[in-house]
Amino acid sequence: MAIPILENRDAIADRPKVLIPEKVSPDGLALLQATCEVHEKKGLSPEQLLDIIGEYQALIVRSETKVTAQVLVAGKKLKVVARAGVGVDNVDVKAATTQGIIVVNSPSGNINAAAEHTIALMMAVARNIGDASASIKNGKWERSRLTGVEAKGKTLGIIGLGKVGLTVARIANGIGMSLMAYDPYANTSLAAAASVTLVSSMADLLPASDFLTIHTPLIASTKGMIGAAELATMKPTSRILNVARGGMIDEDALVKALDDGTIAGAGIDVFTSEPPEADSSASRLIAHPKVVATPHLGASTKEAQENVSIDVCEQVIHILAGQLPRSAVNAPIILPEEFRTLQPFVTLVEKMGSLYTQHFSSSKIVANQYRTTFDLIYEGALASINNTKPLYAALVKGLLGPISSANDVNVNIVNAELITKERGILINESRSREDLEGKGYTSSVTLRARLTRSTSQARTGFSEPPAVEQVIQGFATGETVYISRLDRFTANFIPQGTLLFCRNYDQAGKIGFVGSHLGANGVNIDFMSVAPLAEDLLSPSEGPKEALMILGVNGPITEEIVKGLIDPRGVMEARIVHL
Ligand SMILES: NC(=O)C1=CN([C@@H]2O[C@H](COP(=O)(O)OP(=O)(O)OC[C@H]3O[C@@H](n4cnc5c(N)ncnc54)[C@H](O)[C@@H]3O)[C@@H](O)[C@H]2O)C=CC1
Ligand SMILES: O=C(O)C(=O)COP(=O)(O)O
Repeated sequence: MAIPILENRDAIADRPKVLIPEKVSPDGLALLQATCEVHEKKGLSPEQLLDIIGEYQALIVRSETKVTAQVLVAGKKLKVVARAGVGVDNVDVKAATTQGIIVVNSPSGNINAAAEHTIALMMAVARNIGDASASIKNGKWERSRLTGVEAKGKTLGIIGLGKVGLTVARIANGIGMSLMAYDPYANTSLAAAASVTLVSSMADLLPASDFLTIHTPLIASTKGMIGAAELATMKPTSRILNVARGGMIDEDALVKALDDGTIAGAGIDVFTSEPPEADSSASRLIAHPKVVATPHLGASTKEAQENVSIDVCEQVIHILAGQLPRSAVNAPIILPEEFRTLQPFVTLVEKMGSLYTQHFSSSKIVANQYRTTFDLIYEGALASINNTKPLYAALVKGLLGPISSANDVNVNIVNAELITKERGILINESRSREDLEGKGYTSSVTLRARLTRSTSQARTGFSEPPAVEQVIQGFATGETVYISRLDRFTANFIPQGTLLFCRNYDQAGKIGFVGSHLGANGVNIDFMSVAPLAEDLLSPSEGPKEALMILGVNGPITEEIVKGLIDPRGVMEARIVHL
């Protein structure tokens, strides 16, 4: 990436000011110093940060500085907040967007460091390195107490086969481990190339794992994903590693499992409170004799720090020169000049992507058995729009939103294609000149997912699953967007809020059963619509036909409540979707 030259290069007084309140490698800072005034001020209290942030055009942080809404509001001149690393959970990205401040990160500069640290912790736990080092320094010579186990020939279970997870897999493959992973959205070709067997549920992964390692973001679906119930399904000889984020593992449940001997050991780099508060679950875990703990060191190598420093400093220079950065967390998905024509369709396509991921990909058939190709088809007036980049980006954002942290949906017009390549998502865009006359709208969009057998399944030799095609269709009138087809059903609903989808036979009593079950559990129904089978799928045969019931609900709706709907008097399938 060429570095743009800032105007007034020699006018020292006009140089933008950059604040760096944490340890960031000098390699990037040297680039910044050519055009900016760089202030490194470590150890600022939150109050001190608030006091001085108003002077700065750019702020560069790692994981320790909490970039709150208050800081962003006080940062009157701020144009950019740069995170010299991956996770932006310490930055209030929503507030930054509201203030018009761009947030950038370095999505791959420290991946190798995090993966190597995971392997280091795995080996340290397997061979009791922490305990042995402390013991010998205390003058002891305890060879038999400190006998360990080998990694070779053991199964490494990986939750989250993204950038770090895959790098761990490749190294572990070299050590001679068997590799299994659970990640409903993994790139199946990359998994197969790394000799990883993908499984469709955590229940398949946990009992088989001798070592278990977690590499997902911390989001609603991963928070507390390993609790007492999950630990109970693992072997008593198994060992657990976490170099992703604290909060994915229930720290108290892990301490208990280690005490009871139902889990053999753990290697942990990240905690629910950092630095751990006294007498917290994090501090109890760190103190446990079967735990090897490190103070969030995953990214702390000379090389990774050079990479992330150069990466974000280059981006800061670009933004201060008025250009778009390469890894913006909140760059626009749509430019102001396109807003009027495209905005409703950007909303529609993002909702369609999110609906797809939540409605279809949680089903077992999708989880890793298939390779998915998406066709995004623009119909009617939309077919004559030349720049469909925002729609492409909106689809990627929608597909990934439900499996990324709210703060971490890094998709925008700059990086959408790169992300699809990285994730192995195939999207074909096409235009259809189909006449929409008489339909009541001028443009519509169809999302068709074609599922073919994945290579990883081909290698594991499972019987070949049939080809599947899934369809979502929608349109916009004014600012309002509608879904007009969902899979085999002709629908008509606004994709917004918490929706409950129930597949049932179109028979008397079904609606009553669903209504009274939800009512009894304190869930209010805002609206309900019944989607019949699409006309092209109706057969002349007698008997009840399938239908899809769509309910807009509010109130605390849990998986337990949803399961209660599946009943011979109720429905065959029920699923909650948040849009
Ligand atoms: N300890 C440290 O210093 C470091 C920690 N990290 C952390 O490591 C984590 C992973 O980073 P990357 O690999 O770069 O992210 P990534 O986005 O490349 O990969 C995450 C993977 O998790 C999968 N996933 C999402 N929800 C899931 C679920 N419910 N079940 C199973 N899989 C799920 C996604 O499909 C994706 O493949 C992040 O939380 C990051 O902040 C990263 C670098 C350094
Ligand atoms: O990049 C990440 O997500 C990390 O967790 C690294 O954090 P750090 O920059 O070492 O404070």
